[in-house]
Amino acid sequence: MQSSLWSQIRSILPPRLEEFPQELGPEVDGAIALCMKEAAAGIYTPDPGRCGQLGELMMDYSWEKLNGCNWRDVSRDWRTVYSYGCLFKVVGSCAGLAFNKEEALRVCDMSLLLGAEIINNVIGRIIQILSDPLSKDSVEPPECATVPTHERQKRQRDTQGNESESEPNGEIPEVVHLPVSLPYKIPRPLTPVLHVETTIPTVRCPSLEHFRHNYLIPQKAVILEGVIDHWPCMKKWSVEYIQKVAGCRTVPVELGSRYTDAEWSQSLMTVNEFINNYILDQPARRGYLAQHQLFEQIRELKEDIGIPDYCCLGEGDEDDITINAWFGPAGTVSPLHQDPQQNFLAQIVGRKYLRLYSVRETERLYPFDSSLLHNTSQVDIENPDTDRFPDFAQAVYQECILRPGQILFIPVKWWHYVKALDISFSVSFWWS
Ligand SMILES: O=C(O)CCC(=O)C(=O)O
Ligand SMILES: [Fe+2]
Repeated sequence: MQSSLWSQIRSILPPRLEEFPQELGPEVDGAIALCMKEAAAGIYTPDPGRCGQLGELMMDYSWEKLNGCNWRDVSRDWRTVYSYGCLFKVVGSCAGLAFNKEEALRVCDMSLLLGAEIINNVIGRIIQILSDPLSKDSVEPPECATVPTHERQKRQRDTQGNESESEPNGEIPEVVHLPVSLPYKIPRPLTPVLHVETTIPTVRCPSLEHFRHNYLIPQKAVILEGVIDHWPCMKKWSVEYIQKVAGCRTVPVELGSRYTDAEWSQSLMTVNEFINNYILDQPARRGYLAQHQLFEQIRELKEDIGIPDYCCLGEGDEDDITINAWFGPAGTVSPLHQDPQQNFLAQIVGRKYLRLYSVRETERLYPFDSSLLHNTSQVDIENPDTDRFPDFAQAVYQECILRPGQILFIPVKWWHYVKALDISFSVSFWWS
């Protein structure tokens, strides 16, 4: 038995069986509810090993429910079962001789990605224990906690477009600020040439009032400079650093050139697998750790970023801001789409090309009809089909190459197309 680890985990569980939650919700079958009761009781016996088998059974059974329908229709009750299954599996494994900390972390991440919160974020707290470098049983080098996937991922689980996959434009022999000391193997997209008339303006450290008056109220796009230079990520983040801090954590990765492609899919893998197979290696399919609330999952990374002061101009609380990570190789593409909140897209590593269309141009951008993709344009802006989308050429746009240290303000519902020109890490802040 991993006694020190077990005693730490035991200390964050309810102290007595009577205090352990017993209800799983009305949708859950009686047999699974019994399983839950038996597993919970096991925790309070001298040998909690049996919890592991029961937990695995609960995970397997609820897995079918989680994957049997559209994600948005999955019941919270079954997500709760899945999380209890994960909890029992981890608890049981702590009692076993063949305890594997990476596997326990993987199970915890699965709970955070697919399950529901249970017992006051007990899974997040177990991750902290497992990740504590001072913990006697800890492995090198992992870290800590998560939250569910977002709309882009959920909507894509059930929707596939029908365009074929297209590769980026080619290579340019240009020196870039690479965050890794490895030969650059991934084909680089061409750096677009921007026109003065369409280039998004840049302002340096505007006052809150200046930003509010000139950009927020009139809803105008702008690049802000000098406002995130002091964030630790600006100096610290590199591929090696992300590997060190987050390597063994499980994350969702989008596979395929763009989410409107037929071949597009998603996969869960560790950050190490993602980096080795999709960033450092040259894969047949592009991988993108996109729109993931990584900072809810990995506390150490959250300490490296801040929240742009200008978010206080919104009506919501700081807790209402959705912070997403976007980490991938050169050439990742987010097709032209709009989001329902204001956005500060902060560029930390590498460069990105962005094309923006105001919400007034919506009719010329031909959004998909389906409710799942209504916020996505049917037009491939790098290769527009002028027969199908004749008015697209008249749509007025602005564009920029966003560089490390810059933040782009994308007004609510403004259409944006994003292509990474280098290995890139961006952080978006959706706020209202
Ligand atoms: O960086 C990207 O690929 C897309 C970012 C985006 O769409 C957003 O922040 O809303
Ligand atoms: Fe977006």
